[in-house]
Amino acid sequence: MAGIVGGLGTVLVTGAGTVWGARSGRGRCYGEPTMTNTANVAKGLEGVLFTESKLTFINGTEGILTHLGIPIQDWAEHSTFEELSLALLNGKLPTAAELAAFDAELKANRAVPEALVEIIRHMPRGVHPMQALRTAVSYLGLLDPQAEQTTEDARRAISVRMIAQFSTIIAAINRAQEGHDIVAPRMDLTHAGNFLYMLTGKEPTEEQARLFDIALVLHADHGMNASTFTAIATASTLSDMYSCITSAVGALKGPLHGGANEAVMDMLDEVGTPDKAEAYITGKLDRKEKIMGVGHRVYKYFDPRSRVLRDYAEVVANKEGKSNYYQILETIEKTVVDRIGSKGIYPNVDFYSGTVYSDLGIRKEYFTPIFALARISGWCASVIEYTRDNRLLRPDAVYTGERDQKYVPLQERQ
Ligand SMILES: CC(=O)SCCNC(=O)CCNC(=O)[C@H](O)C(C)(C)COP(=O)(O)OP(=O)(O)OC[C@H]1O[C@@H](n2cnc3c(N)ncnc32)[C@H](O)[C@@H]1OP(=O)(O)O
Ligand SMILES: O=C([O-])CC(=O)C(=O)O
Repeated sequence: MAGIVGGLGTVLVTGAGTVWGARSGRGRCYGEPTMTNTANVAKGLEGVLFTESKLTFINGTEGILTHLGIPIQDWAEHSTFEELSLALLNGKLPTAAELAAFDAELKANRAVPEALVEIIRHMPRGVHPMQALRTAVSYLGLLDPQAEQTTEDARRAISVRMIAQFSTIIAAINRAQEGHDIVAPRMDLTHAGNFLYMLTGKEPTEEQARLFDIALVLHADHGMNASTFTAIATASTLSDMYSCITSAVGALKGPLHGGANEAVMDMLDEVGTPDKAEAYITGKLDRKEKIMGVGHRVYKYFDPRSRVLRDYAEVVANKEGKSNYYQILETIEKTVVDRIGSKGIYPNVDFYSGTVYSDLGIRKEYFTPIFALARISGWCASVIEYTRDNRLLRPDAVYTGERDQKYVPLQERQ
């Protein structure tokens, strides 16, 4: 594969650090200190190919996303989160028997150890659920006797448990933080339906469960996004699954990545009413401030997932009378596309997801944990795929600091 920098050996990521002995892929030599200039820096690793993957394809100019070659729209319309998760883990569409066995395996693993439930019950009130999730995943690793095993079979078994248990953990965090009893999982509901049940204590309608399932499908994987890359970077040191996923949760949490869905809702609350949306956005753009839920490193056109989510948000809005949120988003989308669409800034997946969750009665602090609930499948599948032909990830930086300095004793320093 031309252009792939295995292990990120020669990619310079930023303008600080030392470049001694540059490498050019496998089989390169070490030698004299290498002088490099900042023109070689791939800031943000934009466009850098560091591995091969058979899972997800994205064409950012045309707004195309496929998993295993199948368009995201088809996954959303015809599939389920359970099926896509298995397909990503196996790298192929499952048979009916394989899917039924996987579904049974997920259900059998829904319950989390009581020791973790106790930890969740005693977490400080008012923490962000992503902080709580990060701690819970790490703690789950302490309770898993298989945690330290890094064979492909072990990574896969742990993945199935984590895919099943993220749902229980996130719902339990919500219940505990709200001072309610924690709801045990039910085995007769789908993954999506059971999550909504554990979150609210009420069985969702079939329509609600299906809508939520579609949202999970849309978020399950997305190539080498920041959190998947983080999981892979951790895995590349041959670290364990719980460490990979704990670091991925931390990366997803930030507002430039998964945290943007909650930030969009903050923005909608700040705008207040649809008539104020255009002036609000224009003001922000004039002040060179970023608008949350728009723009993407890869998509320079509409993120196809945002189109699917917008369509569902619109169906709900038309049925129940257009919500304030939906109307504000419509105006923001139009204003952004008119003003900066020419720069390739369009709505991303985080733009409409919050309205869908909010229509399902979910609080905004849970939007990013729900992203994690879905992305756990992509993280696990990507770690397993990468570690099959592992190479330590270790990029480089152009050194822009001083050279040939003398150590000045502390007492002589000015
Ligand atoms: C699930 C996900 O992770 S999807 C992304 C979720 N994140 C967000 O929604 C946060 C808002 N968006 C952003 O901050 C960015 O678009 C990112 C971080 C997603 C991608 O950023 P990058 O690829 O690094 O683009 P970068 O920040 O360099 O921006 C390029 C140009 O577009 C502009 N731009 C990018 N995003 C936005 C935005 N959201 N609002 C306004 N302008 C923007 C920048 O100001 C810059 O303009 P300039 O060239 O005139 O200086
Ligand atoms: O791919 C990215 O950079 C971010 C994204 O949309 C995702 O992770 O779903």
